Amino acid sequence: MPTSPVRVAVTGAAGQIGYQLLFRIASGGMLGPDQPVILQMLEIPPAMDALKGVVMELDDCAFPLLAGTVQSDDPNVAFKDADYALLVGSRPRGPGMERSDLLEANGAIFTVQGKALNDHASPDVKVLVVGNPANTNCLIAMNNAPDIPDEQFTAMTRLDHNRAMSQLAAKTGASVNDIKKMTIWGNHSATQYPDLFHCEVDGKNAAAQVDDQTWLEDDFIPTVQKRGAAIIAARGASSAASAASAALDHMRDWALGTPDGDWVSMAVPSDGSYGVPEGLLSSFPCTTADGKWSIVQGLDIDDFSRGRIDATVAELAEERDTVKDLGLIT
Ligand SMILES: NC(=O)c1ccc[n+]([C@@H]2O[C@H](COP(=O)([O-])OP(=O)(O)OC[C@H]3O[C@@H](n4cnc5c(N)ncnc54)[C@H](O)[C@@H]3O)[C@@H](O)[C@H]2O)c1
Ligand SMILES: O=C(O)C[C@H](O)C(=O)O
Repeated sequence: MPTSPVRVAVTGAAGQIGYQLLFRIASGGMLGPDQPVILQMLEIPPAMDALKGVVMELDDCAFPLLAGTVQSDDPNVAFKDADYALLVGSRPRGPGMERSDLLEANGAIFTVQGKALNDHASPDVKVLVVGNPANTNCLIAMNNAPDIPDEQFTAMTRLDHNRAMSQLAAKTGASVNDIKKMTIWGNHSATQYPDLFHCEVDGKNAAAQVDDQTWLEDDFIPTVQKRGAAIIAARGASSAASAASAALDHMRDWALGTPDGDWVSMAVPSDGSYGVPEGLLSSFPCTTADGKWSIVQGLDIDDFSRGRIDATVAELAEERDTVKDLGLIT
C-alpha cells in the first residue's frame, strides 16, 4: 500500500540553509526512500519571489517523493497540519558577533511561530529550531505553544556533534564510522562542551586513547566551540550545507531511531538530568526510539566536565532571563 505523505514545514526556505535542505528532504534524505513529503515553505514577503524560483527548481527535479508544495508568508498557512517543522528562518550573525547578539532581532520571530504551531500544526509535530541563538529561540517557541507537549521542541547541536566527530577522527586517524557516543552539552554557542570522556573510538574510551589533555583543552574544545565563527571568517557567510546536513541527521534520527550502542546530541527541554535546571533547552546525549528521545542516564561526570557543563548551562539561564525581560516568554 502506498505510504501517505507527511507535511514538512521549513521556514527561511529561500535562504542559504533552505536551499541546501529542501532538495535533500524532497529526495528522501530525511525520512527515507519510501516516505513521500509535502513541503510547506515559509518566507517573508521580500523573499517570496526568490522562493518561487526555488520551487520552480524543486519542480524541475521531478522528485518521485515530492507529493506537493506550499509557499506562504503566513506561518498559519505554512504550519497547517505540519508533522515536522524545521525553523531555520532568522538572521545569521556576521563577523565579530556572538550568536546571542541575535536574541533581540530573532527572538520575536519565534513567539509568532510558536503560536502558529500551537494553533495549526499536527498535535504530534516534531519541531527543530536551527535559527540562532537556537536553544533560546526554541525555548521561546515552546513557551508560546502551550498545547504542544514540550518534548516535541528541540534545537540543533547536531552540527557541533558532527564537527566534534570529524575533529576526533582527524586526531586519531579513525574513521567517523568508528566513533560512537559523542556528546555536546549545553548551548549551541562558544560555551558548548564537546565531551570526549564518554565517547568511544573503536570501542575504547576516546579521552584515554587521545591521552593529551593539552590538545583536548587548547585545541579540540575551542575548535569545535568556534567552528561557526571560523567558517564565517573564511566563507564570508555562515555554514549552510553542513548545517542543512546536520538538520537532516537530527530529524532522521529522531523519527527513525538511533542505532544500538550509540547516541546523538540534541538540545531538548531539561528534566533536571545532570543538574541542568528543568525547562532549559540544553544539549544532552540522547537516544531515540518510536519517535521519542530520552536523555542518556547514569554517566559519571568528573570535575573537569562538571565545570564545563555548569558554564554553558549558566549562559543558557542568562539567555532565558534576557528573553523573559524582553517579554518573549512568561
Ligand atoms: N544551529 C545551528 O547549528 C546553525 C547552523 C548554521 C546556521 N544557523 C542559523 O540559521 C539561520 C539561517 O541561516 P541562513 O544562512 O540560512 O540565513 P539566510 O539569511 O541565508 O536565510 C535566512 C532566511 O530566513 C528568512 N526569514 C527571515 N525572517 C523570517 C521569518 N520571520 N519567517 C520566515 N523566514 C524568515 C529570510 O528571508 C532568509 O531567506 C541563522 O540564524 C543562522 O545563524 C544555525
Ligand atoms: O556560527 C554561526 O553563527 C552559524 C552556525 O550557528 C554555525 O555554528 O555554523
